[in-house]
Amino acid sequence: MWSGPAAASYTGRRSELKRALITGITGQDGSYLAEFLLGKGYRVYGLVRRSSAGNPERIRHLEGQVHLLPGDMLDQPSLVAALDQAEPDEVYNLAAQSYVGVSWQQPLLTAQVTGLGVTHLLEAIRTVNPKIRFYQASSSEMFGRVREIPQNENTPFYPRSPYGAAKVYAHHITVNYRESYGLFACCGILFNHESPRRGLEFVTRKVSDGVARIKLGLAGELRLGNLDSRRDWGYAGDYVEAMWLMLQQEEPGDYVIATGETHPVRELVETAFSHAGLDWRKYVVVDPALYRPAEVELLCGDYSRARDRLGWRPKVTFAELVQMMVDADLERWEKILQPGRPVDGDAGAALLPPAR
Ligand SMILES: Nc1nc2c(ncn2[C@@H]2O[C@H](COP(=O)(O)OP(=O)(O)O[C@H]3O[C@H](CO)[C@@H](O)[C@H](O)[C@@H]3O)[C@@H](O)[C@H]2O)c(=O)[nH]1
Repeated sequence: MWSGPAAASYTGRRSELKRALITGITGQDGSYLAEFLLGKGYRVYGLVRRSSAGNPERIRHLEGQVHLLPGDMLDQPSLVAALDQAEPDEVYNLAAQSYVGVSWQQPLLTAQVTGLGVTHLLEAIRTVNPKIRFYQASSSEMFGRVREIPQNENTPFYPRSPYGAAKVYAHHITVNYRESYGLFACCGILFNHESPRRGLEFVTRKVSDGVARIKLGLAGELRLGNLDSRRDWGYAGDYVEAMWLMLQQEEPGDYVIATGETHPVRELVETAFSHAGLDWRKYVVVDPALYRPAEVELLCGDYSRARDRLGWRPKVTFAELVQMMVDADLERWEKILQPGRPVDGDAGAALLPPAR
């Protein structure tokens, strides 16, 4: 196991702790990473868009511990200002339009934020302080139509969505800035990673939330798309440690972070329903409208480079992950249903057509 600095690591600054800036801090990964870095003694800054400032649920419990700065991946001056203010040693870019299904509906926004936004940030780092260590959230969606199983850092990319294409651009531009300017820039090619903090639109959380609502009599069915696609699902809490480890190495590099197991969506569904004592066949409706225009059929990651060089390995198993998510959603709905508490439905989302 790699033994990096266990607790707070000091920089050249007088009596100051290491500092990190996280973009996308209000998302699932941002919230886990912020907790992780605080635990290591970092001073943690988060870049927040005006619109997500109104959605701080995942980091509400860290209020007073993380320092939020206004900014937007599309607005380079705001990135420069955030870097000037935070003076980070490390920047973790977790900001993105991260929902694959939506990327067909908003292909240009996805390209701008998920793709070009990374160049804005790299340019800002290059001009403000090229010594900053940079982590880019690359994605297994870049592999797309895979021709090799499992996929590793040398597997060719063949993206199957506007999101995947934007991530390929972001990955290559990060590698290019490392090679052109000598930036300490790393790409973590993360396979699907989930948790009770996952957004409700992603399939794991849609399923765990659906199971909880059916179990508690709040819903009678769950509509899903393609049950045959296979994913390599890990626990987000495990994966943020790998992000940090990448930036503690002597040399920058790119790493696949995965579990090495692949499961069909159907197995996810079966596992989640049976954990709640339900037969999924009675409740799941396959809706062709939820199929994607192009699908990534199979993802399975080979994380041996991360294991050998970073000493990283996943801890939570697939079954433990699914059970953790179902239990968390059952608990959440039971709390919501307590007498006297209004049900906090998402009225805005209900007006939109179902997401695929
Ligand atoms: N979201 C969703 N997916 C469904 C549904 N029914 C079937 N699926 C299938 O479930 C699979 C997983 O979909 P998502 O959970 O939306 O995740 P993703 O497309 O694999 O993308 C996630 O993982 C990437 C890493 O590989 C991330 O980069 C990306 O941001 C996202 O987190 C896809 O094959 C999708 O077609 C449904 O109702 N909703």
